[in-house]
Amino acid sequence: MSDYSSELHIALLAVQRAVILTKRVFNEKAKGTVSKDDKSPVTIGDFGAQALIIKAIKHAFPKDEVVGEEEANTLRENKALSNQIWELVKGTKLDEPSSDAALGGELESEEDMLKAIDQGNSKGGNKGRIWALDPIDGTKGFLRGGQYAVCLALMVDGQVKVGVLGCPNLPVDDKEPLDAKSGEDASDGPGRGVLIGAVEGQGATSRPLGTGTLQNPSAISMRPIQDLKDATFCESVEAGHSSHDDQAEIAKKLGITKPSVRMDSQAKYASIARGAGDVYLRLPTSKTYEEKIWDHAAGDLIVREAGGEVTDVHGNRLDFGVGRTLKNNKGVVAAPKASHNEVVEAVKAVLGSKAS
Ligand SMILES: Nc1ncnc2c1ncn2[C@@H]1O[C@H](COP(=O)(O)O)[C@@H](OP(=O)(O)O)[C@H]1O
Ligand SMILES: [Mg+2]
Repeated sequence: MSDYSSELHIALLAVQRAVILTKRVFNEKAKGTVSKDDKSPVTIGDFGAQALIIKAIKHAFPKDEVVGEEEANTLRENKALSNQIWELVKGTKLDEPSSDAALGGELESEEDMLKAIDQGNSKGGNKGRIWALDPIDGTKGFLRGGQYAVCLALMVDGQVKVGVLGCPNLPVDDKEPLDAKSGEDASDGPGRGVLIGAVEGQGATSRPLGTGTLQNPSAISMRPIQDLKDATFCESVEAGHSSHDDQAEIAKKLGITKPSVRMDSQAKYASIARGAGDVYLRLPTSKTYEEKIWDHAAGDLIVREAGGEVTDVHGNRLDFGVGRTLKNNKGVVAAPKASHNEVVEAVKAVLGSKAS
């Protein structure tokens, strides 16, 4: 039986390398939005980070498939854009040569970069080894200088076995509690950048996000919470991704008085897993939207390995084995194990028939 140590190692390094690129994109103000769709913007960093991570996975585990958020069609139709991304990608490497070599080194050409992006086209499913990749989760947060995450998870036969979240704008300090400002502009703040990882059955860890050899990990766990009325709740910044009104009603039902913490991306999962917050709610805003597996796979395992439970709004575990989306689930409820049931009951009472 695999202990997934080499998968975790490669995933941590690949995410670290991709963050070098996303930070460059941000700092060089090359973050221009690519897609016309204002609701789900895509930046040049999304494409570049996806290429770098898929290159690393295919080098280390050639037979594995990848479900990646992006595809290269737009770039094949827009040579100038493709070239702009290649100029950023080609110089991006870890500053420690043996770590970079473990990821297969640099992509060799612009065409290789496009091919790597397109290798994220797996249909998903419940057979074999499939990685779920979100190169920049929380693109809107990224563009604002707020929270975003580079997210990578390995699923085997539909079960998440390894999860990694690179959160460049979260504090290094696991115990720095969230407050109303945690989701706001935090780019280039001192003491920021954390890399969270988990392997099924082996717990979750955090370490400072570096640029070369991996730094030493510390075990993380959710905060023991005696009474839910003292809980800190996290939710999306975007009301279109999760209903703020329903969330406020649920918080009230549980006696919570603290305002919710709004932040983009799976930084919410990372934050509750290390005890900086307690509960993450994602409440459906439409009957038709299907959550994407790359928005949840890593966070789901990390929270469960840190002593939490993660389900949908009906209390069912998230089913990652049914394709590129979580079509069997609605919304997300993540909370410490001992309180999870109480939160789900409050969610059910408030959503009632709205969640079916
Ligand atoms: N109507 C909707 N409901 C829920 N999630 C949505 C949504 N439209 C887009 N999203 C997803 O929400 C993600 C961001 O989550 P959050 O709100 O927690 O920051 C987006 O990821 P990207 O930023 O990678 O596109 C996108 O996949
Ligand atoms: Mg995403």
